[in-house]
Amino acid sequence: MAQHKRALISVSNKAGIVSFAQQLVQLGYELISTGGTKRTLEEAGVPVISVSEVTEFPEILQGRVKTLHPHIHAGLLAQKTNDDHVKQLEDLGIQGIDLVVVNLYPFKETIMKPSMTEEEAIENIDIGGPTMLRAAAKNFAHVTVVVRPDDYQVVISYLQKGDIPLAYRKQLAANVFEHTASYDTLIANYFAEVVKHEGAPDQWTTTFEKVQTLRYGENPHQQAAFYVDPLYKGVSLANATQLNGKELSYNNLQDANAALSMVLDFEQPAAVAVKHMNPCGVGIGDTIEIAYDRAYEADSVSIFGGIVAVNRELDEATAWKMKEIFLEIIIAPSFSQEALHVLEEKTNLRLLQVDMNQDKGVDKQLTSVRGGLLVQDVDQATLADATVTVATDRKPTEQEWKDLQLAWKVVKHVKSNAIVVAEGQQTIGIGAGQMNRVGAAKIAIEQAGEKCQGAALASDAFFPMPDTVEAAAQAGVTTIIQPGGSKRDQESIDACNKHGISMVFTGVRHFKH
Ligand SMILES: NC(=O)c1ncn([C@@H]2O[C@H](COP(=O)(O)O)[C@@H](O)[C@H]2O)c1NC=O
Repeated sequence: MAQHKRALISVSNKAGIVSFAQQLVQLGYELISTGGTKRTLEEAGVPVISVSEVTEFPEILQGRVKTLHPHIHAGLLAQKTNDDHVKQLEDLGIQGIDLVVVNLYPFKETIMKPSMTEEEAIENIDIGGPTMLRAAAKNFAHVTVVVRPDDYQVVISYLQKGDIPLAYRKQLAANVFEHTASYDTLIANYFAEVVKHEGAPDQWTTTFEKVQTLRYGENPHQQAAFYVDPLYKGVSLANATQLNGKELSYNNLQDANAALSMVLDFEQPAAVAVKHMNPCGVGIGDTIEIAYDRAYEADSVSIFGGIVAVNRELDEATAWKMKEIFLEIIIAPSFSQEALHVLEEKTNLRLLQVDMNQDKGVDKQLTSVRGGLLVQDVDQATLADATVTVATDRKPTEQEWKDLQLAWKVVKHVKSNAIVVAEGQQTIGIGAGQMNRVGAAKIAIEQAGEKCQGAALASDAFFPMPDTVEAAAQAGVTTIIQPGGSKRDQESIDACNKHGISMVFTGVRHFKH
């Protein structure tokens, strides 16, 4: 007598399962199921038999063992075209399984809950589910395996037409291995966090989930997408609410991330304008309007087409000023109703509301290299971590010290070799990404022009020779901050003393390549 085709269904996410199961029954399938899934199907009037009936073994250990049985796994792994396999199943009275529908215990959702206990996390590590999924996926030539509820309808459509093509079964198997690898990665990362791995792990396992397919990458001929770390709970563009404007592009996301990272470094009201991943103007002040005025004045040419981030609510007065120029994106923790009203008229302008009260830290920075990955701690060093010493005869004045602090905060975010000149709580010149330090200094100084008189200069790394001090002195800079540590530091110190410049060493380098 010909046997019914058999489908095993065991799902935690029960969305769509009743309708899928009903259609399988109409197509002549016999359903077998685990406890909760069976109850759901029975309540909906779908005929189903329990896995325990098939295995003649009860579900035990509070569900830790339900489907882990040779009667299930032989049914999943047998090759239907292999006479030996077929005979062994017959001899042992095991029926083959044709279709497997499994999704896993919600491990990610569990560990994301603020009140989660370790016991809950452990109990949500699915063992039987991945075992079935992997067995069926390995045997895709003979078994169809469905892990994503989104695929139910396509599977039914194929079955209604006759059978499921091998190529699609292979695709479903690929989905499974992708899913179980990602699931295990979350578990591995959870444990790494719990046991606090010291140093670099031997394998870097990571998983990211796609939030957006981008129109293109850095250039129109490059494909791109935006993925996020599903466990990251800190401040991120991934959690931003877009209140206005066109879809974000790859370059927008990079620049917005740079602006956001920078503005988070300031406690006082701050405005940061970014172009091509570098700041072009940064201002701080008692209000966001003053901070923005300063960021704008810092470089009123480069800000055109730029991205501005502020770290306080954006008010109406500042919104009017921002509206006057072409900006790609404005990022703020919130927008007043009036500010929103003003800016919404520019339909293309992206407005991103980002909750800046969450954890500001990002631990690791990943950079791809050909065929590999570089992993490092994010540069989170601040002046509080630095050993600040005055290397010159003269100490910075109180005003100079304020500008030095601003310049030092900004220079960390500028591509190396980087020089930042600041005065009056705003940047006035930024030299970014030059192949020699004095070249970066010359660019910054030239941009600052007359304003260099009495200004502060920050350098992301030490001066290999006194030429930058000489250029700064000629322009009127009166105070400098840099890591120190060059063999020829003394020459730079002597040059400062000669010109009456105060110079501070931090002992901390801020290279950014
Ligand atoms: N232990 C087992 O043998 C086992 N077999 C299937 N599961 C999981 O149990 C869940 C379904 O359970 P229920 O049908 O009781 O609601 C599915 O997410 C499935 O992946 C198991 N649970 C976890 O390991």
